[in-house]
Amino acid sequence: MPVASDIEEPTPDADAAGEGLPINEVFYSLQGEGTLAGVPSVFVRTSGCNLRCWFCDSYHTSWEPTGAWRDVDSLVEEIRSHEQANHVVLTGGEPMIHEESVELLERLAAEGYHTTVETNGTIYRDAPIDLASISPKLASSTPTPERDPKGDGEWEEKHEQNRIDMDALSRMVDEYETQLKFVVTDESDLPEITDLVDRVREASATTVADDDVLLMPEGMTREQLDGTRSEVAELAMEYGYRYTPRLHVDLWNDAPGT
Ligand SMILES: C[S@@+](CC[C@H](N)C(=O)[O-])C[C@H]1O[C@@H](n2cnc3c(N)ncnc32)[C@H](O)[C@@H]1O
Ligand SMILES: Nc1nc2[nH]cc(C(=O)O)c2c(=O)[nH]1
Ligand code: SF4
Ligand SMILES: [Mg+2]
Repeated sequence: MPVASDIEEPTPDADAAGEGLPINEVFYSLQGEGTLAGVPSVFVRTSGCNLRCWFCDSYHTSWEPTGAWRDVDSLVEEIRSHEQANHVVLTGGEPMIHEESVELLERLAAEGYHTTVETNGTIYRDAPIDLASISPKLASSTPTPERDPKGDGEWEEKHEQNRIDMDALSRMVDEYETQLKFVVTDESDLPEITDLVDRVREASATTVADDDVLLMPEGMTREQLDGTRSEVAELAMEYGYRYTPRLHVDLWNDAPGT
């Protein structure tokens, strides 16, 4: 499984890498996805990713990583300023490419916060995580030349090679309370999902219940979700998996900081 030394991903201003974490945004919202949908939460979005999904709704953390280096103290202080929140969601980009994510999670655990980490499941780190919200990436996420939002498919091979790491994925499932949250583009994704869930079950010592498997419609705007959510809801019923809305998109569309 990848370890920190294998990770040579660009972060914003990689040459000027500073102390702490490259942060794209910090905001207070309702958790929009998964089993905790609706829970008031502070979101900390790191910049930089080891994958490049063509549909990434956080373009400025993956395809064009931007942000500012922030030390953990200042992040904790800003999180505390949202006095109503007991939940913190660490997301990205891919938060697990950054070693300092562990320190942030340790500080938050010490202060009694519930922490969710939104991750693509390719990098395991030992950290106090209350919910590992893993979104393994399917073949339909690969940035082929026709779907590449930026170039001409330069990331296709690397994305395809790195999108599943069964050791990292099964270790995460064994060590943390997890949900497996798949972005579904259409019904052709389902055979790959059932196969992947079977492989995770074989590789891990933990029971993965069908309702820990979540189908989430692809779409970063309400209009795009209008084209996917009904079909994905029907697929969840057909396969016995859980459906998750994208509540934040339903409520606020693609407004920044939501
Ligand atoms: C931007 S990612 C950051 C965390 C991590 N890199 C990951 O992919 O899980 C946050 C969540 O948004 C999902 N996501 C990204 N773009 C999406 C889209 N166009 N439609 C639906 N979900 C999307 C990801 O699968 C993930 O569950
Ligand atoms: N409200 C809201 N809920 C979310 N859950 C996961 C998100 C993410 O981008 O990781 C997200 C997000 O961007 N906004
Ligand atoms: S893994 Fe997550 S952050 Fe990275 S490109 Fe895919 S959706 Fe975006
Ligand atoms: Mg999001």
